[in-house]
Amino acid sequence: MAASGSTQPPLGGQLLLSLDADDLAAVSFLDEAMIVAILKCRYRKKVIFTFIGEILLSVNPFERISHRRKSLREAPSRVPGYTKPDISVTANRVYTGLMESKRSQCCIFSGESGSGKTEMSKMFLSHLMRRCAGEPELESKIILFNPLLEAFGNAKTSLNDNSSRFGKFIELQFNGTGKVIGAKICEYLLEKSRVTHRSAGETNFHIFHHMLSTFSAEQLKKFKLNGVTNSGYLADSLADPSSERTARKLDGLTEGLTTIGFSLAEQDAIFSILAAIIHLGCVKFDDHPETGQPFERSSQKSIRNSASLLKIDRVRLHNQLQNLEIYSRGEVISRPYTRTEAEDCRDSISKALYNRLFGWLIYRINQVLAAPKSTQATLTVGILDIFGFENLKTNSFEQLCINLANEQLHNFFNTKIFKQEQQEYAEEGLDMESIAYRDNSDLLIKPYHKTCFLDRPIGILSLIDEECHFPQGSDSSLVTKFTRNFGNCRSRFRSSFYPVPERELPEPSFTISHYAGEITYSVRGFLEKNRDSLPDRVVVVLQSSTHSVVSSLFNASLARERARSFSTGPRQRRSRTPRLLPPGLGARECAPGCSIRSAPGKDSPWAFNSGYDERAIIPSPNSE
Ligand SMILES: Nc1ncnc2c1ncn2[C@@H]1O[C@H](COP(=O)(O)OP(=O)(O)OP(=O)(O)O)[C@@H](O)[C@H]1O
Repeated sequence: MAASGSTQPPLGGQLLLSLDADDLAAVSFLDEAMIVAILKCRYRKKVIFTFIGEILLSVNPFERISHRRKSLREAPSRVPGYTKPDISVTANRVYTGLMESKRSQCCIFSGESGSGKTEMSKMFLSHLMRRCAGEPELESKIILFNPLLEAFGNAKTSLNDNSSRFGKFIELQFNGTGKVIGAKICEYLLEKSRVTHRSAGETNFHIFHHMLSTFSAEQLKKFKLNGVTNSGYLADSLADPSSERTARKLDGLTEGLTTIGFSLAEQDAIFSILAAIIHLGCVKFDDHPETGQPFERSSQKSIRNSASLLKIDRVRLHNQLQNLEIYSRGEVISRPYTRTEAEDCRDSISKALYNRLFGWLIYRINQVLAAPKSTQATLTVGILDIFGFENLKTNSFEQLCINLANEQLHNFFNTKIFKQEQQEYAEEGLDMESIAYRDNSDLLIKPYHKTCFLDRPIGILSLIDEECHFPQGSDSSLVTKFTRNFGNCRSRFRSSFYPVPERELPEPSFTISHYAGEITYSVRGFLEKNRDSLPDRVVVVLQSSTHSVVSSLFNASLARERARSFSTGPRQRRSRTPRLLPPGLGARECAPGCSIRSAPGKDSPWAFNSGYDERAIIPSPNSE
């Protein structure tokens, strides 16, 4: 939050008064130090909520606090109509706003990773559900889908034991009388690369641990998981003491699936796909593919189990993991993979399976939560909870995507809170001190200016895309290109958000000056992560599965239909800058290169690229 006005501290009496302020907007002197002092003072009294006008600021207490008792009952307000800050108050305001203005509302949860966004969004949802009368059955389903999404979309990171590895937008649908009649979920940028790789001290998605630590002997046998140990994709993950704790918390997940409406056959399909991924992770390759036997001996069993769980032909899966097959002039040309290529192919299959399974789960949840056809939703309340800003020991492609999405949200806040307010004041002729704040528009999309970080053809994401198409493109050539365009003072694309390091860093990397601080990204693997192609022949093999759920995950027209069902609001004009955030949240300024769903055969770790199936490569003025 930017400071404004005088830099002189206020009088002591005023300061004391301000330190207990329920609403920071009412404090006459406010700077960063003052905000921290107020929040600290309140936190010591176990008061975690503070208003800033319409915004509710919450400090993570890392312990259960009865918010209502502390903030409402123990300290009832003597001023009529005045309410102490609380998440229930915000939920109430949203609902009242919805009913009085008859206009749809939206609530955004924003903050660093681990700051408590997901917990708050769950509280907000349950307060809102309590406030509006709806079908009790629908309500319990809406409350139940959260643990399910957390099981599949959350994992332990170095910042948070239960970190959301995807963004979610929940849209509650209301009829004209204010009754909730349905809900819809959109997911953004699932971090599917976590299935196969993650940093030290982090774990795979909770669901894998849940299966291995809570399944009965019978279930383990059914999914061929007997004897699966700490190896492959779960290496280190299972040994983590928090894994079992989290897995146990998911007790009752299977019952949850049933209550939400997944048939037993569908539940079997879900666990079969997950078990197949675990087995794929155990497939190891030799260094000598030319011998015709690139697999380690023990891998044969893992391939057999995987093929059987996915209901595909074992020999065909074996071949796909071993050889690259390309169609050229009506012929199939085949050559053995090198070890690295074979590992990449195995990992692409696993990531594609997990990503599409996650998309399918949300599609099915949406079917269950959809408003009945006979009713008409006239109003909606949107709840946006995306992964928070991340600065890890090593920041990679995933962190770049997460942080750019957060820049987007920050830009929305800036526009809403500062720009529009100041504009309104100016239009009404009101005299006010202009508020200094750091505008990050240059980092995103700035209409009519070609000097934006995320623009096309010269923008951070478009240059990554472009480099992926050059046969000689490498991680280091990517950094060279970034520096030539954004770090060179003679370049018209020079950006203040791209500080050039004074000395060369040990590995190819670049730094971005984000609103939350400077972050250095290691580019190792950037191009591969962005490409993340799934060989066409692999798709054909997976489509041939006799398991209807598996084959449908790779069916192009079904996937398109599902992708359409995720879109919120009316279909938008296809643009070269697909949406990163839901409509209404700065759709115009959204980041290029991102879209909501990945398209068939175009899997990328963050569903990047997916909007660009039909794109032509735009030659950059500076390209080789
Ligand atoms: N209101 C709260 N009361 C008690 N504990 C909380 C509260 N909010 C958060 N926590 C604790 O902090 C942890 C992190 O919170 P949460 O997962 O909501 O953070 P987040 O901002 O959504 O993080 P990420 O961006 O990584 O998903 C929770 O697992 C919980 O232990």
